[in-house]
Amino acid sequence: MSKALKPVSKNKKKITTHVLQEMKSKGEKISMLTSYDYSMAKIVDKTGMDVILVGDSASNVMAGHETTLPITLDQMIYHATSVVRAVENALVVVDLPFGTYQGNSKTALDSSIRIMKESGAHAVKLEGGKEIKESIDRILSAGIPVMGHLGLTPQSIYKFGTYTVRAKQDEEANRLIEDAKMLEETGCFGIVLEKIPAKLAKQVAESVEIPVIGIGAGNGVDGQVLVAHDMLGLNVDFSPRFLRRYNNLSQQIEDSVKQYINDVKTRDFPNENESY
Ligand SMILES: Nc1nc(=O)c2c([nH]1)NC[C@@H]1CN(c3ccc(C(=O)N[C@@H](CCC(=O)O)C(=O)O)cc3)CN21
Ligand SMILES: CC(C)C(=O)C(=O)O
Repeated sequence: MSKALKPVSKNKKKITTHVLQEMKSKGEKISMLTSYDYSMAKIVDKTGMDVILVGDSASNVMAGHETTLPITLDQMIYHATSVVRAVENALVVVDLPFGTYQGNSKTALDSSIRIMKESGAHAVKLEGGKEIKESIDRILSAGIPVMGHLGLTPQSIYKFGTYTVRAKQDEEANRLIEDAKMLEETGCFGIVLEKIPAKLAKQVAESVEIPVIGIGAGNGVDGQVLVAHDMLGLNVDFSPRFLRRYNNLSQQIEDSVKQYINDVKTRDFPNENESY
């Protein structure tokens, strides 16, 4: 048996965007992890996780697509609705999927309102900088909290061509810093920075007041986010440098399922106690 970790207080307060802001002010790091379904979200929320992200990585992890582009708004709402049913304390942030916010701020507002109204989530996240400013303005004008996402923005993978580190050159780095400041001034409550040099990410976190959450962005930011299936070892074929694996659940599931097959084949299961 592994040693039990100190339990998180049962009456832990609800995390709001204001709580996250306070955490940054106090220098307390913010923990964020994905969930796409009720059962996982229930476990993750109970741990005391600060933010649960219903990421469009559901397109890869749940549906098996190669990219995040195919997942639809209806599918994101289905995932978000299931997660919200399970969550008591964490702030639930939902990704606006590709094609539901770019280019038309009214579409962006309509998509965000559908997510908030139909799922009961607390905030939306979208990828990009000044090119989507009008959309962000309009979503915020409806009172919907918005989280930005800069650096490696997977919905633009066909523009980038690879999932390699972004903003290594000064020009892209300077643009990223400007975009981060713009997101703050526009009124976003936080920013995700994905796969950029640690030094640049630290500089961004220090130049804005709002929390900056990193994935592959080093230790100088205000919090970290990972995909739950990756860090639990459910997703064995994905092992980027930034990922730390805390378990090997795919192996454990495989072993358990094989044992079940064996018990069926050998007539060991069910036994008398398991029968009526
Ligand atoms: N399961 C999962 N986890 C994620 O973190 C994730 C998704 N899906 N889907 C959406 C985006 C895509 N992300 C990705 C995708 C690929 C790499 C990757 O392959 N990185 C490699 C090498 C890439 C290269 O240099 O060309 C690495 O070692 O970091 C990283 C992040 C992060 N997001
Ligand atoms: C990788 C995280 C930040 C994300 O955006 C997702 O899960 O879709």
